Amino acid sequence: MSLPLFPDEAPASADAAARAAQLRSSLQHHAHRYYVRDDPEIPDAEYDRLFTELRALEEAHPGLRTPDSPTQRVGAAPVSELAPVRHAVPMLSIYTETDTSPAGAEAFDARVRRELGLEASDPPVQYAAELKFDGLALNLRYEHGVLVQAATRGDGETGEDVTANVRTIGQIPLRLRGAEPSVLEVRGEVYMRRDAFEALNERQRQRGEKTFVNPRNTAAGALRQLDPAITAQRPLCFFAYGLGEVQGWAVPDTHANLLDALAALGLPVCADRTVVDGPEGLVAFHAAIAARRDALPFDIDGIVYKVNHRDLQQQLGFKTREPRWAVAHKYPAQEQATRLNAIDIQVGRTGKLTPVAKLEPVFVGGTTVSNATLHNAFELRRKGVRVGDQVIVRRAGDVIPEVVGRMPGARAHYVPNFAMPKACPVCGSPVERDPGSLEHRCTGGLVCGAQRKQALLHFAGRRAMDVEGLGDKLVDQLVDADLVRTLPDLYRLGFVHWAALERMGDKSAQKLLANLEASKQTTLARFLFSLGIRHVGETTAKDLAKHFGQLDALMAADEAALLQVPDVGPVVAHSVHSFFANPLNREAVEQLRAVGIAWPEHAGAAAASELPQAGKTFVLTGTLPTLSRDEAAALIEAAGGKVAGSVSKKTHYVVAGEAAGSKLDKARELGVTVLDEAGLRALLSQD
Ligand SMILES: NC(=O)c1ccc[n+]([C@@H]2O[C@H](COP(=O)([O-])OP(=O)(O)OC[C@H]3O[C@@H](n4cnc5c(N)ncnc54)[C@H](O)[C@@H]3O)[C@@H](O)[C@H]2O)c1
Ligand SMILES: [Zn+2]
Repeated sequence: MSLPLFPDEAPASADAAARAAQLRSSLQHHAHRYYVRDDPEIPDAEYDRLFTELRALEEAHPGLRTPDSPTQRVGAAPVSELAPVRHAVPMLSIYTETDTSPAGAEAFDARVRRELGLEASDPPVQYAAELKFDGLALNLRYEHGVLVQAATRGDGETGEDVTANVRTIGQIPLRLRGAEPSVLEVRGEVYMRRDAFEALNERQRQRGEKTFVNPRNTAAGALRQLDPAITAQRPLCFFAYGLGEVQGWAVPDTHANLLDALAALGLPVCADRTVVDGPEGLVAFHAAIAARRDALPFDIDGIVYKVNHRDLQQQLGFKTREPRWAVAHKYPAQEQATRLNAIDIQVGRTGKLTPVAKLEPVFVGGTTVSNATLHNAFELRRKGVRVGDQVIVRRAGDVIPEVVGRMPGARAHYVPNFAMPKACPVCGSPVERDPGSLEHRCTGGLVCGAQRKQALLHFAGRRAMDVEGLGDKLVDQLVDADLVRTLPDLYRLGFVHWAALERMGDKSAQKLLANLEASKQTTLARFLFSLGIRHVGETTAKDLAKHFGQLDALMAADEAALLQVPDVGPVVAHSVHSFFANPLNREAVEQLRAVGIAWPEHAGAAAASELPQAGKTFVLTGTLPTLSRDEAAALIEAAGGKVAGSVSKKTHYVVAGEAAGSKLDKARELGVTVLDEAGLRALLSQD
């Protein structure tokens, strides 16, 4: 242990020394994960708690302070393959005000006034306030107006050369507008907008690939790539907020004027900023931005207050790690750690099953969160999250809170991996997953309470049963009041029920009843479409109706029989089959028929499979003596056969007439039976 710096200071207890050492080593580990690997293991709020504890410990016992303490240093020395850049003017951090209440601004003002030696009677100090963007610091070096180098902050003394990557960021000018100072270093923050981040993660999710934790680390990772082509694929943005080395340029007298000047040079500067006199204005700005924080298109973690006048800034000067004239006044963190108590399944309007984390309530992003999405079973597994774990919850903007990972540390006991249920927790129908899809869904479309509103709206739609006047508002009321549980219930409601609904007069109730009555006369295709069977759109419904002709025949079909329908592939066949295999769905269909829904039925093309030439393929070539090509084709089709355009191994017969060409040669080559017109007639007259 080092000797106390101040002889009259009480020596720190062994406990305090051990704790300080522990905090230092833990903070060093996490700083490396965060600054060097862009892959933190713990939320910032957790890091800040450890940091604040160490800072307080060192303030109480200055003897515990070591030069390599994280409280004395900025960031971390880069160890990447990017070339090192020595900063002409060090890139510092900002002191974070521990008091997150509005009083934080007053504490800063009091400190500034004290350090400037101001009396209570002196006028208020002027401050510039701006957003604290949650990205990473960047130094842009312009020489004679041209961007010559871009560097990260690194440990403040030495950063990394990211010039090639920065050139791909459209917002950063390669040449300044209207000025060519010999050296102008502009400092600012590189960040990723929230919508771009969400879109990137959604793409990763669709592909079943690892998702990114937050925009800040994604931006940092993207900027520090060795291959600028990768950076170019990540939409990065930039806001300027300060200066590094300057030669040959008159630095404006206030911070606010500096920002205006940077904007005039063509650099992006955030419009949300203000200049105020005294701490009250800072408090008001902090509150006004807090109210808009969720609506901003990018993450911020607080507000930065800066003494506005440059001469006062110079008078205040710097500490080891930060200027004395600026402070960060933070907002509640957007990521927090908490315990995962259970995993529930939520069934959405479209039948999608989403695992939802039931959390020990935690204050994050400004509200108390006790539920957060885990997206899907695959993502859950990849994140390695299990019940009982300490997990990291993120809530930023209007995006629903999500679990982004688990905290480091081993589990005390074995906990099994979460498994998706086999039956829907709402209706008990089987749960399925389409091949190639990452989503589990409930197959009980018609009978699933969670999907009821969606199913009703679809059923009543213009292209389905076409029940005029049955829209969103009515469906909400019907389902919320539990008047309609299944589709047939819709036809069982009487005048009194309809007339009692909100915004329904007697007249409209009568009209709706008449519309329901009229909807009963329909076609099989419309009826099939209205059932909302997954993957059965209007066209497929028509194909199915045409092929089977009768609903009973369709309901009895197995997947092989369904595959016979033109344009029906395995996914549709499977979906139709499992829909009708569900007894609850069959029951609903029976009841719909029982309330009087009807359509004309016919024998259906499927009946053709009983015909003698079913499954046989014919190719016609040349001119037949008496039959035209169409007549011959009609005869073949009437017998259940199919006419194809070209000869292949799958062709059963080639019917050849006068002047038959290459098709006949091909038939001989493949050994396909060749018939003349007489042979065809003889074949078709058999049965
Ligand atoms: N999760 C982890 O494991 C972990 C590890 C290390 C650090 N961290 C986080 O990183 C931060 C550490 O502090 P720090 O010193 O690196 O940065 P900081 O965020 O506390 O403050 C300094 C930085 O603020 C930025 N900034 C944004 N807007 C600004 C503006 N308008 N004016 C001036 N500067 C502005 C600059 O990049 C500057 O470098 C904390 O939030 C901490 O939680 C997290
Ligand atoms: Zn269900």
